Amino acid sequence: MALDHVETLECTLCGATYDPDQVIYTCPNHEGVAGILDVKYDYDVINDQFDAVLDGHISSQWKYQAFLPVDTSATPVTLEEGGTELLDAPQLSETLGVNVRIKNDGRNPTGCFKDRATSVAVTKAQHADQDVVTCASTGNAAASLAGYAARAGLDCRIFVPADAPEGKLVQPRVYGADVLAVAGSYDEAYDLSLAVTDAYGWYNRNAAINPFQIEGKRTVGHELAEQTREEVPDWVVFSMGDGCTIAGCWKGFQEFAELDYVDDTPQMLGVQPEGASAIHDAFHEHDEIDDVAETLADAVAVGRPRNTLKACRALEESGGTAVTISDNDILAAETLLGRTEGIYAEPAGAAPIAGIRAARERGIIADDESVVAVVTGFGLKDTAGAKRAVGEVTDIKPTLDDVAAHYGASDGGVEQVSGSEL
Ligand SMILES: Cc1ncc(COP(=O)(O)O)c(C=O)c1O
Ligand SMILES: N[C@@H](CCOP(=O)(O)O)C(=O)O
Repeated sequence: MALDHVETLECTLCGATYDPDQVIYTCPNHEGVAGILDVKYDYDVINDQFDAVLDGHISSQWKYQAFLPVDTSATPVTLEEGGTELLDAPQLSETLGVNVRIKNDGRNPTGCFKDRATSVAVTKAQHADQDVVTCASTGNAAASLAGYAARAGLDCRIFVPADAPEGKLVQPRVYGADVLAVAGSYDEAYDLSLAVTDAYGWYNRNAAINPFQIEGKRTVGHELAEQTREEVPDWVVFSMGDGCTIAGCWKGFQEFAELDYVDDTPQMLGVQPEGASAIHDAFHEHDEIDDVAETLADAVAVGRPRNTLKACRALEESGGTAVTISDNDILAAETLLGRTEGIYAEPAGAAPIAGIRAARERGIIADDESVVAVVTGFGLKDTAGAKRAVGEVTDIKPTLDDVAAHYGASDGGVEQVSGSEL
């Protein structure tokens, strides 16, 4: 196996190191707290191997294969994830009073950012001759793992809270996975997936313990560095659940800066719902950190995030910060994004837009700064949430009279509410 570019797995708590060419999750030196492992690379080897041109043409995240912790000579399990566009957002920018661009990661193969990590996980599982892959999930990681397991011909068995949005319970089953709907929270499903991993040896994808997950997620940082080389944004904004995603982006962007592929780095802004704000609270050193997780943004309904440390480090090292927003702010952001820019995000994917608004109001993001919001999930994953924002459809009979009556004008009414008036 060509893994010469991966030096070691290092515990983020005690610095102990482990051979990267084995199936290992957290550092065994710690009781009651997860010693999350960090993948350390030999950048001289990577630099020698990486011959791609950073010209903004990115067909998938595997453009950065030299940076990924897999056998660089082998074919990965891929559905062409990553390589998502970075869009200007002129109407949204006008509404928020600051220059915003959107990295639309809801366009990944299963409709979610998770595919970046899953592609790496399933490739690792295949190389380690594992037959069964598992994870706990609020729904997106589940669908993602199920899709890639199908692609690789692996068995997929996943644990999802029973009250997950309907679409998220159906999608993995279409990909052929066993979905076990747990009568409990995501946190409880997560504990169960760990117990199952210990008991049966199934390969666990969960980013909170699988050290290779964050490595796939960091390709969004590589892509953003490549896409913004001429104009690095002042801020990159993510919603946070377990905290792995924002940490991954920071790791990727920062290593491209350290390699001088890009001159500057952005500040990271992490956004959490008021009802599930553990990373925000830890970052701001609140005396008490609540482990409740009550929010309509189910994908970030996490009471006990497992990557708080890495997320807080990303916020701190980048000079960034964290804000909270209400569920109503999230719903307003979902329709604002849709109506101004034609981008349909699930609640957790739209939360960064609400976060930008909050950060503007609190004087964190200034008028003359530039912002990239990463939309992490596609809206059709959770239509029930969005329905609360848009209400019911109008029922009519199939007659022109009903159309005219609806618009209150016999010419069909030309004056309609435009997105910018929202
Ligand atoms: C759509 C979406 N956005 C954001 C997140 C937050 O990512 P993380 O848990 O890595 O902080 C998740 C999943 O966790 C997600 O599914
Ligand atoms: N909310 C996430 C949680 C698990 O994803 P991970 O990538 O952090 O392991 C989900 O989509 O299930």
